[in-house]
Amino acid sequence: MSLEALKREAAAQAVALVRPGMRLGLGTGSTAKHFVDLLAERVRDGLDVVGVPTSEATRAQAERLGVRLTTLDETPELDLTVDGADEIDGALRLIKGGGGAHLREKIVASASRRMVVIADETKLVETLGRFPLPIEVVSFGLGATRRAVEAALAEAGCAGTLTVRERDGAAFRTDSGNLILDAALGRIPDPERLAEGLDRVTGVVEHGLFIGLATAAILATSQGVKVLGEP
Ligand SMILES: O=C[C@H](O)[C@H](O)[C@H](O)COP(=O)(O)O
Repeated sequence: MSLEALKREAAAQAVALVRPGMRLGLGTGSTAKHFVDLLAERVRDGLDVVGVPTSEATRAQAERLGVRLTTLDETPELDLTVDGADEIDGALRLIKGGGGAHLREKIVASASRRMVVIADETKLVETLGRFPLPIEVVSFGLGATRRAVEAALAEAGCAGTLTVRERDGAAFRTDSGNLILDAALGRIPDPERLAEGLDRVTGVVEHGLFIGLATAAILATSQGVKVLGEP
């Protein structure tokens, strides 16, 4: 099975969790895109749900496919968020933000009773950190914020380099207009400690460590679907 087929399989399993009337968080990325596609098929068949998109890309996709949307201002509590991840460990801790959407994704997941992660098997790791950790920062004071982030990394026992994310030769801007520092760390020995340290840095808007948010992960493998937690 191709990676794309595995992602679609995980998405299909998550769509089966959706019940009429649910208020959904709609994730971002190539795996979440399959979920929105498959959800839209059920909506066309008469399923009544409403969704909060976690990015402008997901908003555009959902609108195009006719999935009814709302905001967290109108609907501050959600039943279920389904989203992808860049890495998942056995304790359901995640790295997210490969597409730069982790700020809105974290807000939406935090407003949701359940967060189910969908992914292909390559995303499951023993130790988080092989995927560079995205850290969203405001552009004002970048040099000083960067130094404070470096200190937080060192305090949490992490070593590595920070790179300002670029796209098409220019600094990448998130949907909220901020920059991303990608921290190539190799391994994160204590994700909780690192998350707490980064939370304390003024200038950091949000980092891609999701801890205590995912309630389950649906991982599609070539041997079938593996579920972590309670979907
Ligand atoms: O910012 C992007 C999101 O956190 C994505 O959910 C994450 O990068 C996984 O994306 P994909 O399903 O494309 O691997």
